[in-house]
This record gives sequence, structure tokens and C-alpha cells, in this order.
Amino acid sequence: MTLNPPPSQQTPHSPRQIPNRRVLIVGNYCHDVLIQNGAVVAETLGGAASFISNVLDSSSVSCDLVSKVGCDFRYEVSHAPIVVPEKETTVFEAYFDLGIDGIGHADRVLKRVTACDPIFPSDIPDSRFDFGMAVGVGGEILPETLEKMVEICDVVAVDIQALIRVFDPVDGAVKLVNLKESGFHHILHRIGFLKASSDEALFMDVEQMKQLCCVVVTNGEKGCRIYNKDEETVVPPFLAKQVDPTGAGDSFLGGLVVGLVEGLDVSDASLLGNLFGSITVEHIGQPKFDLMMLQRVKDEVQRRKKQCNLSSSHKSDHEEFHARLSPARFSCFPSADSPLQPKLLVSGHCCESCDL
Ligand SMILES: Nc1ncnc2c1ncn2[C@@H]1O[C@H](COP(=O)(O)OP(=O)(O)O)[C@@H](O)[C@H]1O
Ligand SMILES: O=P([O-])([O-])O[C@@H]1[C@@H](O)[C@H](O)[C@@H](O)[C@H](O)[C@@H]1O
Repeated sequence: MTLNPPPSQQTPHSPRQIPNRRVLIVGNYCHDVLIQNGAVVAETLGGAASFISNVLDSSSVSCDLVSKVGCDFRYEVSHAPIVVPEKETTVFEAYFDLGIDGIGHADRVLKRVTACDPIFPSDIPDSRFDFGMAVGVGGEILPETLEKMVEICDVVAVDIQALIRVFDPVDGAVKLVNLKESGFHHILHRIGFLKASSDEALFMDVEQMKQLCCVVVTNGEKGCRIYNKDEETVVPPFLAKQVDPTGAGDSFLGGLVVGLVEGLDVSDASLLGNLFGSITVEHIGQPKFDLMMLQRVKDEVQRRKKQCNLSSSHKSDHEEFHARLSPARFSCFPSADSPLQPKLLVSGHCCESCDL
């Protein structure tokens, strides 16, 4: 599958002296508090920006990151955030035993407890980028922020959660509004990719959106599905032992963009997304990717590119690439038991039996 750039991105930009920087990530870091049976079981660095930059850094893809936190921010990160003195860092509580949440996760109810400042257009550098990633978690991406991103980036990938989340004024519970009523609808024809989980996809018209941009719908252990104009592609998952689902969608998007930056087509890049998503659910908080696994992935990506250059008939065949990427072969399952395991552990599923 090849991507048709949106019309706004088909026109060449005015001549530039300075080459593009690679990837711009826009979204706030946050503090995540994981709660089970009324007790805090873990406090971790969160926010889509943190999971995505972890994937990009691990894959040696250079990125700039624009994120805001308060003075209370308590993590050392490789991409320094803007510290807003009078504000607190965004905090999310994730409850793992409250049943179905407002956004449909059977295993997680999210509440935004505090919110740092939005990210304004003036916070974003005036450089040009190959890829922009609009990945807010707590409502920090404004329509004018996304407008600036589509101006300065050749292709923009958007996580729908950055656009459609609203927060209960009393307890901060996350709810979703339809994309049409989100205040971003007028910009959507200018973006390249829209990523949604299967629960979030219920809040948009996929048939309409796939005519405007490439839509990627993730579906947990079942992998993902790509909708691009009239093409639809199912991309199979990888085996995983789920411990904590937090960050899977973010790492997926990181893997997708790594693949695109490396020159893979969208369906092959989505396989990388599935791979990083599957490894993320095996960890609490930020996953540390195994160095040997990362090297194998790099080698396989180069091999795949050569293969696709030699024969266009390979392009739609995922099976070999999928088998060679399979993390089961890299024995990267976590070794230690985690405190969340008894409740959240999902036994591994075989990708061959996927019924997506
Ligand atoms: N239990 C799992 N087993 C294997 N892969 C998973 C699992 N959960 C998530 N993933 C991978 O991570 C991606 C994103 O997960 P998903 O749960 O759909 O997103 P979100 O975290 O936004 O709800 C999936 O498309 C899949 O590739
Ligand atoms: O799990 P996921 O949906 O990919 O993404 C998560 C967000 O939904 C959540 O708001 C945030 O607190 C987590 O750190 C993570 O970014």
C-alpha cells in the first residue's frame, strides 16, 4: 500500500536552504498513576510523547519534542520539556478494576487529575520537518497548534485522542466527542495519517475520513487495519504477554513513523507499529527495548526495503516480514512478575489465529 499525500502536501514548498529536520513530536508528558483494587501499584512517566520518543530514540530516528510540564515533573527525559512555573504536570490516574470506561476500555478507566498548559503555535519551532506527530493526551493540542504543524511538516500523523478527548469537570473522567464536533474537522484534509483505537474509531466516520487521509485503526491483541481511499489492509499482530496496556497505541504510532521514515510502505510500517505496541504491553511504564531485538529490526527493515525494490510483487506480502520480525524469536518477554499481572495478564495469542 502506498500513501497518497493530501493535496496540501502535494504542492512543493518554496525553495529551502535548510534541509528538513526529521520528526516533530507535539504533546505533553504526564505522570501516570496506575491503581488497582483501590491501591496505587505503580507511578510512571506517561504521555504519548514519552512512549513515542522512546521508540524513535531506540530506533535512532532523530526527533524534536515540544511538551509542557510543571515544576513538579519528576522524570529525567532525553528531550527536555518546557517547564511552566505556575502550573502542575498533567496527571492521569488509570483504574484497572472499574469495569468499562467512557472510552470503551474494559480494563482501564482514565481520569485526568491535573492538566498542564496547552501547547501554542509559538511553542513550536519555525523549522521544517519531514513528519509531525500531534499526540496530546490531556487536551493540550489546540486547532491553531495543529494548523501550525500542517504548515511546517511535510506529513502530519495525528492520534485521534489528541482531538476528541473531553474531561469531566468534577472527576476528570475521560470522555470522547465525535471528530466532527471536535473543532479540528476543518484541518483534517491537511493531515497524512489519523490513528485511532477501535474504541475511538466509533467517534469518526471512517468512510469519510479515509478519503481525506490514511486512517489506521488499532485493535489491541488483534493488530490493526489500514484504510486508505478504497484500499483496506489487515496487519497482523505479534505474540505478547500483556501486563499493562498503557502506551500500546503510542508505541504503535512511534513504530509506524519509524517505518515511514525508513522508507517502508504504510502496511510494512504498521507491522513495526504492531511490534512496538506488542512489546509495550509487556511492561509497566516505558519499555526498555532489547538491543539485539532493535538491531534485528533494523536489519530486517533494510532487507525488506531491498526486497521491495527488487520486486513489486513482494509489496503486499506481509507473511515473511512478519515472521522475521516476530518478537517471540527474540525472547524479549519480561522475566520478572509484575504486581499488575494477576489482573491484567493476557496469555499470548497466536497471530495465525487472528480473526481481525
Ligand atoms: N495484548 C496485545 N498483544 C499483542 N499486541 C498488542 C496487544 N495490545 C496492543 N497491542 C499492539 O499495540 C497496538 C495498539 O494497541 P491498542 O490497544 O489498540 O491501542 P490503545 O493503547 O490506544 O488502546 C495494537 O494495534 C497492537 O499492535
Ligand atoms: O495507552 P495509550 O492510549 O496508548 O496512551 C496513554 C494515554 O491514553 C494516557 O492518557 C496517558 O496517561 C498514558 O501515559 C498513555 O499515553
